[in-house]
Amino acid sequence: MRSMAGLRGALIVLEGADRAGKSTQARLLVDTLRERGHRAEGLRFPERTTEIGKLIGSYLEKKNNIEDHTVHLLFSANRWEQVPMIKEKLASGVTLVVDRYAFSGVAFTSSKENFSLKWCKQPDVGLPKPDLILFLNLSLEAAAARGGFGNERYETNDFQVQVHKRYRELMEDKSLNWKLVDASQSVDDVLKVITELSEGAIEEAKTRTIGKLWVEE
Ligand SMILES: Nc1ncnc2c1ncn2[C@@H]1O[C@H](COP(=O)(O)OP(=O)(O)OP(=O)(O)O)[C@@H](O)[C@H]1O
Ligand SMILES: Cc1cn([C@H]2C[C@H](O)[C@@H](COP(=O)(O)O)O2)c(=O)[nH]c1=O
Repeated sequence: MRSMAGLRGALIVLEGADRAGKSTQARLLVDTLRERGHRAEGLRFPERTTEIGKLIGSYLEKKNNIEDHTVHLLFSANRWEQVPMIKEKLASGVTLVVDRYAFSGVAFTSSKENFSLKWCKQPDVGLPKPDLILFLNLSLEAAAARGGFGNERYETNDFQVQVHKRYRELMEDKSLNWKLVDASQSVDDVLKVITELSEGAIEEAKTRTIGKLWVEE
């Protein structure tokens, strides 16, 4: 996809286990990039306001139960429904900072029994490929010290241990631009690191077309 002005924005994703600081950093990164003159906007998944997103929201709040394969496909559909908007924004030169993406989908579902990484990736194959994936790395102990888990589904120690392992496997994919960030630093120090990495990705994105996730180029 070529941008209308010839210069597209970058797709920057924040990933990591619960309490790693993704939402805090996503918000601050958008503000900082704007202060530095970039056009930047935030986005988060699940996007709980759409019809599909409302179903997912109730599921996470344990107000309904949805069969495991089905909910995995709903999380993916919740991303696909935003793809026209994502492509439009990137093409018009806006950088998108995304709080969770397909990697959360795969890491969380494949932490359930009898779900392979391969099966979990399939519904998201072909999504816009991120220019940069910032993995906020924090131990479970440090995450617990930030207030512990809430009451949503998946917020248990054993499940999060499994999620960490799955992320590690996903990060072995060298066709993606993963950057491991030490999330145990202060909010300001993490922000400094990710701002620098993001500005690099924004520069590189200007000269490249957007790729397709998990599709060989
Ligand atoms: N670098 C940091 N040092 C200390 N506390 C932090 C840091 N970053 C975020 N926090 C605090 O940790 C808590 C979780 O932060 P945040 O909601 O940004 O994480 P998250 O990764 O989006 O979490 P979740 O995935 O569970 O929604 C908040 O109380 C936040 O203020
Ligand atoms: C995108 C996505 C998310 N999840 C899980 C991960 C978290 O437990 C929740 C979202 O919580 P947040 O506080 O709103 O970040 O949903 C998932 O299982 N599959 C996905 O695709």
